[in-house]
Amino acid sequence: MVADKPADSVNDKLDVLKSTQSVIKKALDKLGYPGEVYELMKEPVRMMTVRIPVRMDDGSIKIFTGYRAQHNDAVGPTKGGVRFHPNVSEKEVKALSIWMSLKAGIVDLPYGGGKGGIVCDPREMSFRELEGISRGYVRSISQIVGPTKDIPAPDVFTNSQIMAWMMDEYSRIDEFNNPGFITGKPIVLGGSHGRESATAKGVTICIEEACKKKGIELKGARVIVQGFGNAGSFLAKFMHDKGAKVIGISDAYGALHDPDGLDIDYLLDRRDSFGTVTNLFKNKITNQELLELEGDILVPAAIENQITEDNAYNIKTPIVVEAANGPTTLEATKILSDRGILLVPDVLASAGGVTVSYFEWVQNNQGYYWTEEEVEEKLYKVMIKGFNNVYNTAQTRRVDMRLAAYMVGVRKMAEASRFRGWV
Ligand SMILES: NC(=O)C1=CN([C@@H]2O[C@H](COP(=O)(O)OP(=O)(O)OC[C@H]3O[C@@H](n4cnc5c(N)ncnc54)[C@H](O)[C@@H]3O)[C@@H](O)[C@H]2O)C=CC1
Ligand SMILES: O=C(O)CCC(=O)C(=O)O
Repeated sequence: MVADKPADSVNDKLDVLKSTQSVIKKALDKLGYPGEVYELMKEPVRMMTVRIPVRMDDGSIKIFTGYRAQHNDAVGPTKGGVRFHPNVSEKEVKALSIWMSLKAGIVDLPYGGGKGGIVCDPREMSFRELEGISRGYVRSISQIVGPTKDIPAPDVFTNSQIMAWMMDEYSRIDEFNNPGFITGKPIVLGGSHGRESATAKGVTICIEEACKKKGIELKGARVIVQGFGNAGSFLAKFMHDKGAKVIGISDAYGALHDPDGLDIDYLLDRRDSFGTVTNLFKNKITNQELLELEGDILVPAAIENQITEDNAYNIKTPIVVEAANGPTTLEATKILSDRGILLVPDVLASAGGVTVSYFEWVQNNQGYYWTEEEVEEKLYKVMIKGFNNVYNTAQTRRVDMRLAAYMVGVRKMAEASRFRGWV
């Protein structure tokens, strides 16, 4: 029995749903909510598993598994991205939907959290097959989604083209042109200016604020970014344009390092639509080596469980800002906090994406569209307010930034659930 224990506890530490539940519990306890509020919030209120048949290019039919989780719809419709990735699982989608609820609470949007995913590898699928799986997913979940129920958006390995197919499929089912069904669309289909770069813009604002708190000048600071997709590549560009030195970037196949600063414009020009660029270079380091580089700001912008208790002592930057969802385990969060590293958690740092998605939905609903400057100005105000709320909560309640973010994030949803008489 004793021999089994370490293996279980290792798995538990990487179980994103379990670890999220444990922080939600702590946050609700700190805020004084009774146990039934946690019972409601520890799982999504609705979870749908679907099987999606797709005719492949070779004529065969392949069945894919997909999920849509709706965490809590007390505040308003649920909202969150759809991920296409071979490692998508029911537990991951549930955790991602909880994180969306927390983000909506932190930046005060009239939403609860939702999230979806399909177990597939879009890097190995043709354009035609991708269209088939995207449309099939929408047909399968159409009864529980919609502009006033649950509004999808892009996430890992999905993009504006996939959102366009999904919107078109929903509009056919609904017999109505319905741009507010989904966000992250191409501009010509009702997408918002600034959505594509919104996640990275929000992360940039958090980095600027974190630098002020740590007394670090962003100009000239050494920045390391893991992941070179939507979040990571725009972020590298914004950092470069602000005069920081981006000394490391990575994708799923390796990492590039140059202590004098990488040529970000060149890398952006050469990356493919899945955020892959390191395959063009011979001189590479690993993703683990990248995370342990000497620098000032580290931004994990790829996948979960990258900073764990195995490497947290080796992180050499005074600031870590999580653009990805769930990149740091709870044990690593404690190690980083104890070491005095300022960790800006995912549910705050990456909330710029859903904020501009909300702006897109508002513009679709009113049929009146804003300029990029208007979007940026509004995003800035929302992110600064969210950052200050979380930072001040961490200071006054003497808790780490992650627990503070959860405390800020759960409150509105808990209150709304109580007013509705659910708990
Ligand atoms: N796109 C968005 O608006 C938002 C994204 N996020 C989060 O940001 C993270 C990245 O998402 P996107 O940039 O949208 O995805 P993306 O699909 O555009 O890019 C993903 C990047 O991560 C890399 N990657 C994949 N597996 C990896 C691995 N095992 N090790 C290292 N790198 C790996 C890919 O090569 C690619 O460069 C995810 O955690 C996502 O949930 C959070 C908020 C909003
Ligand atoms: O834009 C959205 O609605 C959701 C973005 C998302 O999936 C995320 O923040 O993780």
